[in-house]
Amino acid sequence: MKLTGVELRWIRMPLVAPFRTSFGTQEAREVLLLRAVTDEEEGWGECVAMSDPVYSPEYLEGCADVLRRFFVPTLTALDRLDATTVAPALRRFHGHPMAKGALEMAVLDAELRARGVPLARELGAEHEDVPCGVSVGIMDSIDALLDAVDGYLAAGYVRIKLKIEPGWDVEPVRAVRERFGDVLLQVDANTAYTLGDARHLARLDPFDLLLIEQPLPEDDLLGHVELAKVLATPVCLDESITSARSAAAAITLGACQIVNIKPGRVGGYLEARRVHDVCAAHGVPAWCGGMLETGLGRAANVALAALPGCTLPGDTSASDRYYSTDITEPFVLQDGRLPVPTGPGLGVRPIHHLLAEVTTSTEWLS
Ligand SMILES: CSCC[C@@H](NC(=O)CCC(=O)O)C(=O)O
Ligand SMILES: [Mg+2]
Repeated sequence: MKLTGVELRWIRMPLVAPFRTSFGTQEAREVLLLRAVTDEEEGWGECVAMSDPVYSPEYLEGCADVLRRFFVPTLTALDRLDATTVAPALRRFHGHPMAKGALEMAVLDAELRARGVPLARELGAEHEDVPCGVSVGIMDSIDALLDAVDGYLAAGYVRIKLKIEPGWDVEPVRAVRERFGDVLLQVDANTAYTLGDARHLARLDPFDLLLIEQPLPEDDLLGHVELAKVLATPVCLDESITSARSAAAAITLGACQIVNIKPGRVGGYLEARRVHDVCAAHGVPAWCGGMLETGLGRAANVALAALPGCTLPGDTSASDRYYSTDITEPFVLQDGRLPVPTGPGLGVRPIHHLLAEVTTSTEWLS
């Protein structure tokens, strides 16, 4: 294929309810979408960077800038490309995995549409639907938390993930355990603790959690190694895992026993597949994480979650977990599961008038 150019499209999606984590509260999701135009097909990519660099160093306008000045011109200068040539072509540029991943995703969608191949098949998915977990934010009260969890369980979610931070950890977990019994339950700290909190975090051990996600800063691998020695609860890494190589290092060091795979964080779906393969080779359970994606990224994440090594329910929630109206056909939970898209490429496309309603600006890059 020949890449003619890329349309950047900024959209703003109001959340159905504020989503609070240890690094802040979101009321709406600003999203940067990419539409890759090639001589054969068009493809869509979703950049999962947040508006501010509070989850990882990337942020929306930084992604737009690096795409505008470096990444898109590098690819449009190529006579031919396909998805597997994107990462090598951009390798001389350090970092920016979310911007790179969004561009690769758009090229991959165009390529697979031209070939008539679903993303799930390209990645090696083995399931036609996937069990879905849900991420539950930090709430103003235990009662509010229990109401939220009750609603998600009633909706069919098979696993509950609670966001935690110092001052909101043991008590919410205890309350959910006491109210809802042996529901599959895990927590996510988004780097909010230090190794000095080890004894406090060990107070979560009696609650039989599936995992504790990213308790320490993303660059503190050795801290996670020491923490994993004193916790009974398995340690799962998210922000620390930036590539297949970093997954291999974290696993080999003993910094994690489970891996949250997020395609945007590792530079795209092809690298996410390699992270999956590293985990499978080490016998380490993996699951697909989420970044509040629209139906475009959600479609791709559900395909990833259908890989054989994704043995734990992912943060692949229904569209209405975050949005009253998605920009694609909504993903609707069926008995706690989502169907893997079967159409070519992502298998979904934005619905024009819905996309127009949330679009705040567009820019053509070539
Ligand atoms: C704004 S929070 C985004 C990162 C967070 N993601 C989730 O909690 C799941 C979000 C989702 O359901 O898409 C994580 O650290 O795992
Ligand atoms: Mg996380």
